This record gives sequence, C-alpha cells and structure tokens, in this order.
Amino acid sequence: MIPLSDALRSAADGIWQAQHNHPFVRGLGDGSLDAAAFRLWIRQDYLFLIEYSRLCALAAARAPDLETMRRFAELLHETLNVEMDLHRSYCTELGITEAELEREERAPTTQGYTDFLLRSAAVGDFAELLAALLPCMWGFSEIGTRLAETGLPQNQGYAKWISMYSSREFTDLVAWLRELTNEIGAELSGAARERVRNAFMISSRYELAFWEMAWTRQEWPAH
Ligand SMILES: Cc1ncc(C[n+]2csc(CCO)c2C)c(N)n1
Repeated sequence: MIPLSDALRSAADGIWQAQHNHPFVRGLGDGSLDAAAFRLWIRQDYLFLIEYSRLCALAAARAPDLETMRRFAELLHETLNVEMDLHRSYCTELGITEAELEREERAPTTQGYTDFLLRSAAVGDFAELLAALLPCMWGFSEIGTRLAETGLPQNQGYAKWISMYSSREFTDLVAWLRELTNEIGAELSGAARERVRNAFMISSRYELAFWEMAWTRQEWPAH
C-alpha cells in the first residue's frame, strides 16, 4: 500500500499547488512582497507559534514511545526558544515593538487554525494530532525548498526566511515526521484513516488561508 504521507500529500495536492502559486509565497521568493503584508504575517505567526508550542507539548504527552516523546519535546523547545526568537528579531528589524507584539490579537484565521490544531489533540487520537500538525512543517519545508531552488531574493529578510525553511535540519525534521506518519498509518483502520485524511486536509486549507490572510491584510479593529 502507498505510504500514508504520500497518500495525504496527493489528496491535498490542489491546495498545496495553490500555496506555491499564492502571491504572498511568490512575493517572498522574488523579493517583491510588500513589507506591510510580511509584517502582518509575522505578527500573526508569532501568535500561531505560541499555540503551536502547546500542540507540541500535547504531542509529547501523548507520544506512543520515548523516542517520539523526546523529538516532540525538542520541537517544543526549538519553537519556543529558536523560532519565536527569530520572529522577535524580525519584528525588531521591521519596526514592530515588543509592546505591539504583546497587544496583537489572533485574527479569525489564526484563531480558527490554532483552535483546530488543539481540538485535534484534545479530541482525536495521536494519529489525528500528527496529521493535523504535518502540513505546518511539511508545507513550509516544501515551499522553502522550492523557493531556494529558484535562487534567493535580494531582500535579506526574505532570503533568511527561505534559508531557514530550506535548511538541512528542517528537511530532516520533516522526513522524520513523514516516517512516523507512515509507520502509524500502516496500522490504521479504514475509519481512522479517514479521520486522519480529514485532519490533514483541514490543516492544509488553513495553511493556504494563512497566506491569504496576510496578503489581503485582514486586520481587525482593536476593541
Ligand atoms: C501558519 C504557519 N504554519 C506553519 C509554520 C511552520 N512552523 C511552525 S512551527 C515551526 C518550527 C518549529 O521549530 C515551523 C517551521 C509557521 N511558522 N506558520
């Protein structure tokens, strides 16, 4: 049987192609992306990463074995300390103050996506949690790798973004997540496989919606 991660990637191909073709992603790749769109993305993504960290913690707690537990604990550490630090340094470069970042509230897309991720962890089993988490990592890896192949843009900030997500370390992490998905997938019943497929599709749609949110500058009035 076809490995589960390949079946999932193929089921979501239309959504993933739409991500590659999205003007926000293309603009990152050729350096033409408006700084205001990137500023919105980074502020919302910072909030996304906080909730994503909770997801990693839940994944560690529910992991089927020690090795998987250790990897998710590492991912939690990386996200909280490396990835979020990098976002904070981007903010400084882009003129977003700490106070502004603290005041930022989740836009509906960010809220919907993170609620969905945490719901998958709370209500679903480990396979569903993993399927919901996979498009976040794999999508960024595929986008970063493709953009790196076409050459880095002049814009230093966007070039750094692409270098990070096309790095060897990140590619290896995704390879491990896919392997884990394939192993777990080999033992799933038909109904469980369907739930896993749904989770992967929903997260893939939210990944696309996240680009769209930043591109169309979906800002919300402060209360
Ligand atoms: C909306 C959105 N989706 C996926 C990622 C990618 N991502 C999430 S956590 C993490 C690294 C963990 O160390 C990465 C690469 C993102 N940043 N924002």
